[in-house]
Amino acid sequence: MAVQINPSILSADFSRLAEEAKAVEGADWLHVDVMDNHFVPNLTLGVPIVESLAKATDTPLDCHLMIEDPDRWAPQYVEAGAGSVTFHVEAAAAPVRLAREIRAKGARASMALKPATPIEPYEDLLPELDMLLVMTVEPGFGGQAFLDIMLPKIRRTRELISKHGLQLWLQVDGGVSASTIEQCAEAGADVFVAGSAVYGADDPAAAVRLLRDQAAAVTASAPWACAH
Ligand SMILES: O=C(CO)[C@@H](O)[C@H](O)COP(=O)(O)O
Ligand SMILES: [Fe+2]
Repeated sequence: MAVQINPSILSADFSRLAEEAKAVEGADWLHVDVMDNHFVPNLTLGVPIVESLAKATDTPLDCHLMIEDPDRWAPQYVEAGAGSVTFHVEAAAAPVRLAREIRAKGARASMALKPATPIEPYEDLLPELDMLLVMTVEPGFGGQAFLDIMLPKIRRTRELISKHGLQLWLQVDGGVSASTIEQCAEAGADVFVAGSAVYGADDPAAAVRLLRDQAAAVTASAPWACAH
C-alpha cells in the first residue's frame, strides 16, 4: 500500500472549516479529532460538524474519537459520513463488538493506543481491525512534541501485522512533521496524521505532498510495504 497523509483539521481555523478542508484536497483522508473533555482534557467537535464536513469535502473523513463510551457514539460517526472511525481501546467496553459494528455499518474500523498502552495484549484483536493507531503524543492537543520512545512500539506493531499476514494500516498521530516522519516510516508506519506541520505551512497542500514524498522514499525499500 502507498503511504497516506491525513491532515488533522484540529490545527485549522475553525471559523473556516469548509475552506480549510478544501485546502488539503489531494490528501488521502481528513483527520477529525473528536474530544469530549472527559477522555481527554479538551473539547472539540461532534456529530453535527462531522456531518457538515462530510458534505463540504470530497476527501474521506478519518474520525479519531478521544471520548468516553465510544461503544455508544462511534456508530453515529459512521452515520454522519466518516469513512474510518478510530476508538481508543482504553475507553471501549467491548472493542471487538464495536469494531464489528463499525465495519457492518460500512466504515473502516480502527483502534488507538495511548502512549502508555502496550500493543501485546491486543494481538488477537488485530484481524478485527482495518487500522491500528499508535499515538506519538498524549492525546488531547495539537502541536505537541513527537515522543520518540514510541518508535519501538510502532516497530513491534508492524512485526505483529506481518507475523499474522494482515493488511491493516498502521497510523501514527502526534508531532509528525518533516523532521519525524522518516523515523515513523522506518519503524513501519504507513498512515501519517499531521496537524501543525500541514496547517502551519504557507501552502498546506504542498506540505502534504512533501510529507508523502519523504515517507514514500523510506517505505519504498521496506519489505512489509512491498508485500502489500
Ligand atoms: O489526536 C491528536 C491530538 O490528540 C492529533 O490528531 C493532533 O491533532 C495532531 O496534531 P500535530 O501533533 O500534528 O500538530
Ligand atoms: Fe488525532
